[in-house]
Amino acid sequence: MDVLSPLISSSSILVIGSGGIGCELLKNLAGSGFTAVEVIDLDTIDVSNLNRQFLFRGEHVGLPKCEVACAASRKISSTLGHTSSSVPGVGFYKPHHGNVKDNSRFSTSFFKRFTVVLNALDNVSARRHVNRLCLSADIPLIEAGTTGYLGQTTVIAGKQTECYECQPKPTQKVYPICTIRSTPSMPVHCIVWGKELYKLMFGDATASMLFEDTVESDEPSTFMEPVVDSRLKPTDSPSFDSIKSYAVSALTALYTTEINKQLSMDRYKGAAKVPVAKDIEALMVKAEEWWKSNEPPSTKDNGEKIIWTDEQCCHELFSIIKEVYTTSTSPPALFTAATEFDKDNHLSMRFVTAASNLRASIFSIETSSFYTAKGIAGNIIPAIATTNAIVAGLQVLELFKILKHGVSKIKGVCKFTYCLRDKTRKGLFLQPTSLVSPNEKCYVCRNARVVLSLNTETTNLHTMIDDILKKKMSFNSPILQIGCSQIYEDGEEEYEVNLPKLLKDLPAGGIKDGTILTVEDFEQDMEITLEIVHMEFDEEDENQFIVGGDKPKPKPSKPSEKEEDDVPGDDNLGDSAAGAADANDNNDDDDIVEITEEDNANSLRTRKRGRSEEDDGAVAPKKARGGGEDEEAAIAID
Ligand SMILES: Nc1ncnc2c1ncn2[C@@H]1O[C@H](COP(=O)(O)OP(=O)(O)OP(=O)(O)O)[C@@H](O)[C@H]1O
Ligand SMILES: [Zn+2]
Repeated sequence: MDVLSPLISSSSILVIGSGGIGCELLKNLAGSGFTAVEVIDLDTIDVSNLNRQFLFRGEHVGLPKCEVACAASRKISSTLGHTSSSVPGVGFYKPHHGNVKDNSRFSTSFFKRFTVVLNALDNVSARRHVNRLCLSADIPLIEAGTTGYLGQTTVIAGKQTECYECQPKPTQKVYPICTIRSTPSMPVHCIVWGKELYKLMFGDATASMLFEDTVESDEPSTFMEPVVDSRLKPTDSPSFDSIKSYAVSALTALYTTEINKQLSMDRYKGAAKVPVAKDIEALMVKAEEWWKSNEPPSTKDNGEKIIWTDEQCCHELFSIIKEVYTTSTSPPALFTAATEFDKDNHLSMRFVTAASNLRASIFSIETSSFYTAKGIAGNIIPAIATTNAIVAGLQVLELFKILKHGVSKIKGVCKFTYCLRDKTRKGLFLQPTSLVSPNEKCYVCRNARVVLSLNTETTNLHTMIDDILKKKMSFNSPILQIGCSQIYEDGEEEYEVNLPKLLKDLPAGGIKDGTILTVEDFEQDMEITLEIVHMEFDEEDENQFIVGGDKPKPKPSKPSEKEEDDVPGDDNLGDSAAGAADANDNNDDDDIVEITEEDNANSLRTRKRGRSEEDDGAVAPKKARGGGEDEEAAIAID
């Protein structure tokens, strides 16, 4: 520690995220004597954080996490006799309540004030952004993530090691629309449907994948008129009877008429289990009895782990519809994009549990308790405090190595360490492996040219900017140039006229097969070259573009028609591109419905292995990476 003490005093540390890992990390930093520490976090403290984010107490609920975490860290630090920062210009556990992507506050020059950045984040999108800023500021980044019992810690140093985006990220689970809309076979399919129904009933209906344009569609579903067109006006303070009449007709359309229509069309001929429509009126009789006797069924509080009956689901759905139309505050803004499903919003989760269970029961699919449904809907893998503590401890050990040996030695001395659930052959739970060199094909750290394949005749600039450049490639504020002509700059009104245009019709010759584009983002200090390949996709293809990889070979002709009720175990987006990573925040895609992967541990490395639906998203260590398996008996500091 003697060698380290002066190095600790002269170092400035930026911690991003003060949740599960962040609290552990800050406690370690304060206890180790670091004083020049600043913390960014956008969130406020929730009751559910208290079991593991131990710097927070009940009285802190609702306060910004970073402020409370910094105050607690200052207290720990003061027990070691520290009362201020030892590095001029850097705060003494100074909180920054905000989004790390907010460039007006956290630009490259903000990052440059720090010796090392430590990530304690929970999503890929923010991690990518920090990766880019650290590369731009030329500061080492110590990454960490956990998923239940599994965790990983690694160090990223521009030019020496792989960056966070050198390898593609694991794909999200994607479910074909037809599975969700017509042929569910697993609880998750019904839960995804329930989330989409929530949007259709209370949010921006057109954004729901259950939405159909009744004028344009040849054969619209029977529920559009009763569910969407007949939505009540909350401002009219609808009566109990009108709410009931809306609820009965909407639910009847969804659970009776539409199912019977599909049955009459022989849609389920040959299916192992033919769906059986519900009799909503009959189910409502029981619901009404409960209201009249003022004896609600135990669907709340201690009922979270029980499975609701059809009658209870129906009662719940009607109660929620009534609540939505009669309570001005929940949800906040009816019929707008703001009314999004949120697993932590009790009302929307009750809705999804009830709606999905009624549907599951129709298709003879196992029904779920509120608790289980919440887990599936939010794809929650319970956080394990011990794993957070272990990876945060490893992060600080890596930090010590960097301070002791210097940034130039990172690749040689630092490790990528897996925290495992089962012992390795040598009986270890922690498995360190060597850091590997950057992937030469990485467009983020190696500036490699990226091939983008898409249909230039049917895709417009808006889709390219939003779905590809922002969501898929994580640009914050892209500027697009064809040759020397600028055709788009984020936030600049003069380029908005280009947004609805098809790529081929854009100025400067348009974007066509072979066009070379430059994409620049000053906020991330990135500039890449995109090589366009015109490619036609099938309408039902889950993805209408491919980012990265080599130039695609022509598509083989399509095999026999895909079975309608084909259930994919784990579809992927076909993204094998080096340096291309999946956007984990694009769960509003028009064509596909995605369950956002819990992207902590598995976000650091891609594993090519068979996964089943039961997989918890955890990753097993790769046997051979770079120099091969490199199992050590201990995590040494030097
Ligand atoms: N873009 C971002 N900018 C700043 N902070 C972020 C950003 N994205 C995530 N965070 C923060 O990273 C922390 C991650 O911590 P953690 O995984 O424990 O999340 P949590 O939301 O507290 O827990 P859980 O997801 O289990 O409820 C959170 O406090 C979150 O606010
Ligand atoms: Zn890279």
